[in-house]
Amino acid sequence: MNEFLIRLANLYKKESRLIIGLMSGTSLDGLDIALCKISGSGLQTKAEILEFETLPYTDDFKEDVRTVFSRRQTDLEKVTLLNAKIGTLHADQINLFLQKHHLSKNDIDCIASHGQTIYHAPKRQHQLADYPNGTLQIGDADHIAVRTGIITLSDFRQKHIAAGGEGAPLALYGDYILFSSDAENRVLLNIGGISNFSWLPRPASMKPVVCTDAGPGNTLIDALCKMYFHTSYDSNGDIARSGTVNEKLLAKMLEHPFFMESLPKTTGPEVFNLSVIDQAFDKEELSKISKNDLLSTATQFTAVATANAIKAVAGDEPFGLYVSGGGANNTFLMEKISEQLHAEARHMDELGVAGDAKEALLFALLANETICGSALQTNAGPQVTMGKISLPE
Ligand SMILES: Nc1ncnc2c1ncn2[C@@H]1O[C@H](COP(=O)(O)OP(=O)(O)OP(=O)(O)O)[C@@H](O)[C@H]1O
Ligand SMILES: CC(=O)N[C@H]1[C@@H]2OC[C@@H](O2)[C@@H](O)[C@@H]1O[C@H](C)C(=O)O
Repeated sequence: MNEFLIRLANLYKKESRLIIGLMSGTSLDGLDIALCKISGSGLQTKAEILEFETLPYTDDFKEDVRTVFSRRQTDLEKVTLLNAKIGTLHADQINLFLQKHHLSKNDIDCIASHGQTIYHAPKRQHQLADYPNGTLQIGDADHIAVRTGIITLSDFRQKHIAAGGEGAPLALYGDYILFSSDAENRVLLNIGGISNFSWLPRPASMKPVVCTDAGPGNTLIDALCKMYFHTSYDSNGDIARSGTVNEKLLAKMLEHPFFMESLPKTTGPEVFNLSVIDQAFDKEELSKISKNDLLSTATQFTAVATANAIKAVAGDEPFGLYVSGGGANNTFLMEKISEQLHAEARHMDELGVAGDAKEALLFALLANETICGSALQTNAGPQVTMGKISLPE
């Protein structure tokens, strides 16, 4: 019998498992690699991040991926080639990571690979009656398994869709396991390219957990930075802080149909890109707004949209607000979100998990559930095991 099948079948018996979680998000900034030590499963899960790194992508690689990323029309040959190329690149980065940390492939129980989302199309968005929710992550895991010699789980989102979800946000499961608290209601907010949050009411309240995308995270901010300021992001929010919000443009942007949809819901850069600004104001009106004011308005747009979605779920209940993702470093954005919610935005690190590593950890947790044969029991979202399994041989 294939030795990896035997190993896979026995993994659930181990006291703890070493799982490498991989996340490559919508900001396309790099590959997050988290080496996680996980024991137990379900609500008995204990997880620790032993090592974490973000390996930045080269500019050439980013440009290459952008030729297909969130584009309705694209070169299908490029998609096909990138599927294999991203798989091999991620595998090579894991091999380097292992070397650097003096680990061998035999030390690792499995890899949990998110892949690179290149298109996200929930039904609400595509509105084609005969088609289901759809999402596509590439970076084939057979390449990862074969090149690293490690069992690899991947493509977690399809099962979620098959079981009635939109394929996202999957943060629900990990957030619920790790961060539910008897002491306080919690909002776990992640601000990457897109912002999403989990509402975790105190279990004693018996209220349902909710996990949803809120709308834009850094997508518009980053796009404006690239277009007008020759930088890939607004470090600490300094540029936005130097401008003034254009209230009329902001109000128009907030009329976007996504905000009228009921929760939970998902979105992506297919929707939240610079077209949101172009649709809100015509060229002449836009030409009167300074670049700094435009960035300030886009930052406030992110803050208000995110806060509105949280308010819609939390109502008048008090809660602890814990923020992760690259946007947590944008101090101006954090101030604006705190202002909107009348709640202090704390860094997720306060809960003992490095915020930058959270999403990579989430996928390691999903793989751990699948290996242990359990489907997470939350009171929201499909309750299914997720992830396809690739064997090295
Ligand atoms: N010091 C900083 N100041 C301001 N913004 C920052 C800073 N560091 C990172 N960011 C922002 O965070 C973004 C990256 O965030 P992150 O890595 O969480 O996104 P992602 O995982 O790719 O996205 P998603 O969660 O939507 O898939 C950058 O593109 C940038 O906009
Ligand atoms: C389709 C897709 O890749 N969605 C991402 C994206 O990035 C943030 C937000 O949009 C979230 O819904 C999701 O990722 C996180 C990890 C999730 O599934 O929870």
